[in-house]
Amino acid sequence: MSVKIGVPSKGRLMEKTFDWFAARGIAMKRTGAEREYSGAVEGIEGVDLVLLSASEIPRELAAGRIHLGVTGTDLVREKLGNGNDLVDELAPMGFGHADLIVAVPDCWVDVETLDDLDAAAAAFRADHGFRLRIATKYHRLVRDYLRAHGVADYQLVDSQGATEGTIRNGTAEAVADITSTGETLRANHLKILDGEPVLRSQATLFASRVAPCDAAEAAALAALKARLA
Ligand SMILES: Nc1ncnc2c1ncn2[C@@H]1O[C@H](COP(=O)(O)OP(=O)(O)OP(=O)(O)O)[C@@H](O)[C@H]1O
Ligand SMILES: O=P(O)(O)OC[C@H]1O[C@H](OP(=O)(O)OP(=O)(O)O)[C@H](O)[C@@H]1O
Repeated sequence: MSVKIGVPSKGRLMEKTFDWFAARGIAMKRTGAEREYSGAVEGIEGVDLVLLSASEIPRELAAGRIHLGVTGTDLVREKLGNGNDLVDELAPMGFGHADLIVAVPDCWVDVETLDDLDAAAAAFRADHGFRLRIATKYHRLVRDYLRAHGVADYQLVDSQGATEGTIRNGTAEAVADITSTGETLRANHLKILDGEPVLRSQATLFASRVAPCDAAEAAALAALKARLA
């Protein structure tokens, strides 16, 4: 059998991942038809490419169905938890940088910090009879962060995309999402709360601690790790 390496199947992370491996003498490419999710690895023996959604790579690593995987640290920490014992971080890859932040409407002039948000959330509940809604797909990370900063009177509402639009749509009062250039926040008249972000993320090469390895796979994995060191 072969070592399986999971790589994002499209977009910014896929191209930069291919470039990162190419710079280390390992050629990855998509094969087959344009929309076909098949790929190949050249330049090293016994390694198979598995093209996956970036958000599914943590689960595949944790299930031991892939030996290595490239995805954002945000997705691994959200899906597997901080300090989990299912994966090792082998190498930060220097791209895919994004901060997970909490943002509120620009026009909330009295809300600049998490303490302000806590006060606004208590006032919101008293006024409206329900808790201030924060839209996010990062439930675990945002809940832990807000708890650690003493923000209590809120509820998370799930948003799997176009999160910055939820306020205009009337389904949330605040958002917690990834930002890199800040353009999406600006375009939607949102401001980031002061202080450290929930998380600073970048694309990272992870290794599964639980993927079974026969002798051939162990040798291929050792050769691959040596090449990447
Ligand atoms: N604007 C951005 N700039 C840089 N990195 C980003 C940005 N948005 C998301 N990312 C990062 O890209 C990674 C993949 O996120 P994304 O949400 O696009 O994946 P996904 O939901 O798995 O995509 P799909 O399921 O459509 O394949 C995450 O680690 C995230 O931090
Ligand atoms: O700070 P910026 O450079 O503007 O990037 C931030 C945006 O990028 C991501 O969305 P994506 O493009 O993946 O679409 P999505 O909203 O459907 O997840 C993220 O969820 C933000 O919406």
